[in-house]
Amino acid sequence: MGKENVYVLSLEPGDVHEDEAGMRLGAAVAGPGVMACMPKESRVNLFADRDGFLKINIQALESINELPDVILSTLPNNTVVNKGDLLAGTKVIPLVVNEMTIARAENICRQACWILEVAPFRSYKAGVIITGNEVYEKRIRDDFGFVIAEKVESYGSSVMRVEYVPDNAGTIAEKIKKMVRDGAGIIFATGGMSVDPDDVTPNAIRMSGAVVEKYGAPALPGAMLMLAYLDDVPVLGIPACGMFFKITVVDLLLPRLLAGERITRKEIVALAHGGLCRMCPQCSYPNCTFGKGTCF
Ligand SMILES: Nc1nc2c(c(=O)[nH]1)N[C@H]1C(S)=C(S)[C@@H](COP(=O)(O)OP(=O)(O)OC[C@H]3O[C@@H](n4cnc5c(N)ncnc54)[C@H](O)[C@@H]3O)O[C@H]1N2
Ligand code: MOO
Repeated sequence: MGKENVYVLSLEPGDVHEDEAGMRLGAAVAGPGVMACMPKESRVNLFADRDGFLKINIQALESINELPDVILSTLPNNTVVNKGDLLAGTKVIPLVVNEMTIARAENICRQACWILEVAPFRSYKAGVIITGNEVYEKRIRDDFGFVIAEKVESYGSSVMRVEYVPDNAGTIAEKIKKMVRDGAGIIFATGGMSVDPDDVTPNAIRMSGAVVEKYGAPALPGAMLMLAYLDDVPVLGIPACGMFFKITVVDLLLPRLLAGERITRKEIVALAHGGLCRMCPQCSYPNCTFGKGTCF
């Protein structure tokens, strides 16, 4: 209603209608765990076909968007998603596009293997080492263990064992080694990450033989975090803020680790852009800017 004219489209050779173009783009960009819907005015939405962790090939995404007449717009890389979540939308700008443009987009996708993937979480057995004389001697109750367990379990992994250890680097190091021998796929050592003489956890992690990827993460809260690897097993030193704050750097790294990604020093450095939590009175994470600036 309100329109005065009806137009009839006649396609020239080499033209692709917007809906067909949208469908071809949707099919091309969808990787494992991603499904494309039918086009509406050329827009094809892409949804998660399983729970998991959204990976975007950002270079290929940009190459697609460099092409004339097509766009592909996504959620940020590394977003935790549930089956059925909207991940991305693609469409063409004019009513018809050149076949060559769509073929080039398809070629970019073929070379990249995929633009969007929902990586499934793996099922790890986590070892948790709660450090601190005050907890070990039961002068205060442990409030850290269940925080870690809750986060780990929310991604489908489980806590294999919780050990309470005094502030002794040698003892903590031995517990780390023993947990790896016993099959832990990821280890958390909590507390003792700061600057007091009894903050021995970073040293303990080194003493275990784990190779430190980074001590000090450019994310707040979470600056005193350490990530190390003992063989292939990630060992995280988690500062006390990991217990006091609902969301910290742990929430940025944990889903990636539990999806089986090896996180490098460079990727931790890249957390800096967007790594500042706004500390909103009502936390809306992950629907906020925390952790959204990184390009990895
Ligand atoms: N002079 C400085 N002080 C602090 C710095 C700094 O750079 N210079 N950094 C601050 C930041 S940032 C953080 S985060 C915390 C890191 O603290 P730690 O990881 O060393 O934590 P602790 O000293 O071991 O404990 C702090 C506090 O929390 C209680 N705690 C620890 N573990 C448990 C547990 N399992 N259950 C219950 N309560 C626990 C502990 O008793 C202490 O009261 O350092 C800042 N300080
Ligand atoms: O490691 Mo503290 O992280 O910045 O609150």
